[in-house]
This record gives sequence, C-alpha cells and structure tokens, in this order.
Amino acid sequence: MTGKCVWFEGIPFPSVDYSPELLREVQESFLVKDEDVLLLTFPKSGTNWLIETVCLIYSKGDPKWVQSEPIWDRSPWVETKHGYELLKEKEGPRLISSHLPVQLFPKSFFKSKAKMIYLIRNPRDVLVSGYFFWRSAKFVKRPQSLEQYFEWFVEGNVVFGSWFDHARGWMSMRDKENFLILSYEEMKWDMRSTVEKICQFLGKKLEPEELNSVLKNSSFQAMKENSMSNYSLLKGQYFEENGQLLRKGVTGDWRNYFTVAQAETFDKLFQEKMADLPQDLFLWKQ
Ligand SMILES: Nc1ncnc2c1ncn2[C@@H]1O[C@H](COP(=O)(O)O)[C@@H](OP(=O)(O)O)[C@H]1O
Ligand SMILES: CCc1ccc(OS(=O)(=O)O)cc1
Repeated sequence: MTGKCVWFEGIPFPSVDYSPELLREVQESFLVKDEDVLLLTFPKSGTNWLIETVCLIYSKGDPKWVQSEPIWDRSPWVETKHGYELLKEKEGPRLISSHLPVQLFPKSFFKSKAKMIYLIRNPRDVLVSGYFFWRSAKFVKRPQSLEQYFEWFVEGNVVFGSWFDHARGWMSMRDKENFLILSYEEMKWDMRSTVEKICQFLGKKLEPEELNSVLKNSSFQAMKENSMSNYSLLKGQYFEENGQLLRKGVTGDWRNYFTVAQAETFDKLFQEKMADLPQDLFLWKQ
C-alpha cells in the first residue's frame, strides 16, 4: 500500500493533506490545551462514529450541529494540513481527532490535562473495513485483493503503520486519569452505557430524552444518511463514486472474508504481539 504515500519517521501516511514537514511541526509545536478533548484511533476503528457521538453529547442530542458542519471541521484531524490550520485558529475548548501513533503525537499533550479517548476495534475487522475503504480512495496505493491487503496489514505496511504498534503504544497510557479506552464492540453491544461512560469521563450530564437523541442521531442509519458525516462530500476529489465510509457497521465481519489459514496466521501474530497486555483490553470474541 505504501507506493503512493508520504513517509515520516518510518511510517507511511496518505499522499494528500499530509507532509513530513507538517508532521514534524505538529509533533514539536502544536499546543494542546488543558480543556481540549482528543479522539484517537487507528483508521477504520469507528473514528467517525466516536466523533459523531461526542459532538452529539456536546450539543445535548440536538442534531443541528452534526447536520450542518462537516465532521472533519467539527473535530479536525490535527495531522492534516486542513485540520492543523483550523485548529490553530479555533478559540476555546476544541475537539481534536487523530490517527497518529503515540510517538508522533504533539509533545505538548503529555504535559497537559487534556482528556483523550482511545477507541480500539478488533483488528481483524479493522483490516476488512480498511480493505474496502482504501480500495476506493484516490490518495493511497489501492489493494488489488483482500489477500494482498492482508499481507500489507500484518506487515504493518499500511497507512499509519502497524495496528499492533499503534494499539500497544497508546495502551501504555491506560492508567492515566485523563485517558479513556473504549472499544467499537462495546459501542455496538451497549451504546447507551457507552454514552453514559463518555459523559462521566467528560463531566457532561444528559437528560434522558437528550441521551435518547444522541443514540438516535449517532446510529448507523442516521450517519449513513447525514451528508456531513458520511464522506459523500469527498466523492470525486478523494474517493470513487462507489466508496462508502458506512459500509456494514457490524462486529465479526472478518469471518466472512478470512480463510482458515489467514485466521490462524492472525491469531498467532496477535499472540506474539499482544500476549503480555491484560487481555480484558480486547473485548471482542475474536
Ligand atoms: N454509527 C455507526 N455504527 C456502527 N458502525 C459505524 C458507524 N459509523 C461508522 N461505522 C463503521 O466504522 C467503520 C469506519 O471507521 P472509521 O470511522 O474509523 O473510518 C466502518 O466499518 P465497516 O467498514 O466494518 O462497516 C463503518 O461502517
Ligand atoms: C484524507 C485522508 C484520510 C485519512 C484517513 C481517513 O480515514 S478515517 O475515516 O479517518 O478513518 C480518511 C481520509
């Protein structure tokens, strides 16, 4: 996948909206403020679902904001040219998204009290979701088959690098009180409790009808129909017409795509890379 990428510190990034100079500047000079909230993910982990949910919590369930401003302006990706310019100018508390690995993140964050949510997803589903997504993107080398993308993914040869390194890196922050780990799977299985958990972490209080509205407006169907959140505005310039951000929105879809041999290879690699971490961090049933 890395033929059409820009490289920084040994990691490939998309060829549009990213540059080594900017990535260095973000790391060295971007000022994270104590009142900022940061949303961190490896791509295809449910990033946009988390952003939509937090925006709706901020607006107390009122969908006006999420239906009128593109998702990449509500919570800009700090490492992109577009996001960085927007964030530098933003006054007051900011929502900030990022796919950066921990070692490339703005240094100022580690001295701040800013709150961070790290969203993790079964990497097998991240892989399958990524295969379908990047196949229609115009700014990365497109995988020609799932077999090929599987090889790239297990080698860490995909944009933003190795999923294993990304997850391990951010998990090392898990005992900090300004750090919350969530999983895509818990959002799917019990979104109400997950929203309550996010509210508690962010110090936000929702009335029951406001919480119901957060759930309704962050649902798969609502997001799929919301042109400010479904990436339809990026078709043409960034994605082919058949590209879809909201593809299936389920857990365990990898079972429909992995061969028995691929499933075994993945299990072995997961054991090798992650066995020393507490296994209750990984809530999916494989
Ligand atoms: N409201 C929602 N509910 C469930 N899944 C959602 C969702 N919004 C986005 N997703 C899923 O999150 C994945 C995209 O992740 P990201 O936002 O990090 O790019 C896609 O997974 P699938 O491709 O498995 O369907 C997409 O369908
Ligand atoms: C324009 C670059 C880019 C990078 C990553 C994306 O995926 S995700 O939706 O943030 O996971 C999309 C666009």
